[in-house]
Amino acid sequence: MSKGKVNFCSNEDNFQDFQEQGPTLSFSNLHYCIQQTRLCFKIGPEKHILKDVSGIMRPGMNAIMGATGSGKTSLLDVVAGRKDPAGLRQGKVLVNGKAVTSELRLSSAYVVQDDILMGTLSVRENLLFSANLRLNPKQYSTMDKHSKVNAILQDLGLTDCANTKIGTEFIRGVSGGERKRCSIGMELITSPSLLFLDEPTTGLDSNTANSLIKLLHDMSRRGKTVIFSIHQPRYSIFKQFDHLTLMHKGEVVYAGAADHALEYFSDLGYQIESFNNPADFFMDVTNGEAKSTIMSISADDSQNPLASRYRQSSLCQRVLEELGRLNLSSAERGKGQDEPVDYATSFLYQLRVVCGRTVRNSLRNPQTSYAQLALTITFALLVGLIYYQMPLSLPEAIQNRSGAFFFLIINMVFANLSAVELFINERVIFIHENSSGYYRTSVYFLSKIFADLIPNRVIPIIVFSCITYFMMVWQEWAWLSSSRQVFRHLPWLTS
Ligand SMILES: Nc1ncnc2c1ncn2[C@@H]1O[C@H](COP(=O)(O)OP(=O)(O)OP(=O)(O)O)[C@@H](O)[C@H]1O
Repeated sequence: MSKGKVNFCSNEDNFQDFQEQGPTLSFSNLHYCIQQTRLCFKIGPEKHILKDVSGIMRPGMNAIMGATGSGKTSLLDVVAGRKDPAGLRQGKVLVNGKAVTSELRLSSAYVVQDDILMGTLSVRENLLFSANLRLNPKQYSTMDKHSKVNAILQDLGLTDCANTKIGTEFIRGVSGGERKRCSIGMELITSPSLLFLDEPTTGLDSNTANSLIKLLHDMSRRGKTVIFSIHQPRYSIFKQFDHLTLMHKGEVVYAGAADHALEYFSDLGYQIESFNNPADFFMDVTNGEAKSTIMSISADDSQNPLASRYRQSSLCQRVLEELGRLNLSSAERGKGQDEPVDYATSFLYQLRVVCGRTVRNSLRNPQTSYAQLALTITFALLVGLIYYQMPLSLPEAIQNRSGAFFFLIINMVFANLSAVELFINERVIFIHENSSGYYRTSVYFLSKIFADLIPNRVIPIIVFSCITYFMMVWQEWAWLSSSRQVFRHLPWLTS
């Protein structure tokens, strides 16, 4: 381990530097279950995703490692308050000894595994969107927001691609590493002291991953509590961790100082081969591929002997004692009230910013609008030709008009069904931004109606109606006008 590094967690005296700055997150006895449902009916038994998970994460680099499906993301989501609380059967999460409320949730930042960014906007525009919505306009002027965005672009090394679009299926945009850094930048806008990241290095090459972790490490040294899940870190990345939580099948098999983990497992009879990466070795231990000289574990063991050993260890006992103290003091302070979320910006301001983004997105991604307009015109011409110049004599007049109405209504209904797709496509972006406190739910839906549904759905229908009407009944209109009958039908015109 690097020499000058602050030894974390197992030795309480050594993290005093951080303790005074960033928050300490503690969680005890977490049991999280998922119940599969189909058409509102429960299917099968509940699935236990987290079983009796406890720990303390202090300012610094807190890594959560484990094989795929071991529960890393679930743990991160539960402690960040992003998981459905209905699934939490038992347990408590505290930040600085206080219950996690909506306010605490919004003052922290969460970077999800899949980068959720608006592809038609540039890196700078995405960051500015976050700044506009998450910084209080009374405290930050437009100039301040621009300077903050510039500072983040600088810090994250994004200055060169600041004006490059993120990219969509149609537009080639920034690289994977730049996308990831932009996602992190979106969250750094509020200068959060508690940062959660779900697998920030996934999909990045080892050098980019290393520089990203270095960046997080630097931030943690400025007093932030960085908590992240990670897969197979290389050694240069692993040695930047302060605290390590190792998960296996939803249980903790080790939680403590990262540089103490090798010693812990060697006490359990596991020996690391020379030149092996400790992170790979821990994976081998949890998967049952590394053999212990004193414990017998097989990969398909239904019990989790490593988790049981951890629970009996002095390391775990110390954590539980400290959690007991924290829980006691939080009980004395009373239950944290989950008050309604206080947004940084007003309803109208949010509506303006979100509508602006929606319009910009539609203008920069006009392919679907063009395709829809072309389809509308073609279908209108076809219907117009079928019912061209409908007769005025009975009974054909009524029969033809009924048929035409059928086609018109069917077209309007089916053309608008695609509006549902709008919400499906942007579902993840909406969930992420809404739960991160960017804007109110009503703002998103109203912005969609004003800036997307009205121009993209209503205008094609008006075009369709005009074409079909004049093709179907133009002669009727001409007859009414020529015989001046129209004035008799509309007496207010002549009055
Ligand atoms: N909503 C859900 N419905 C059903 N099962 C779920 C759900 N969420 C998580 N799980 C299950 O819980 C377990 C843990 O999932 P989780 O995503 O936390 O694992 P992970 O360690 O983050 O995996 P990965 O590294 O592959 O992302 C998995 O077996 C997963 O299938």
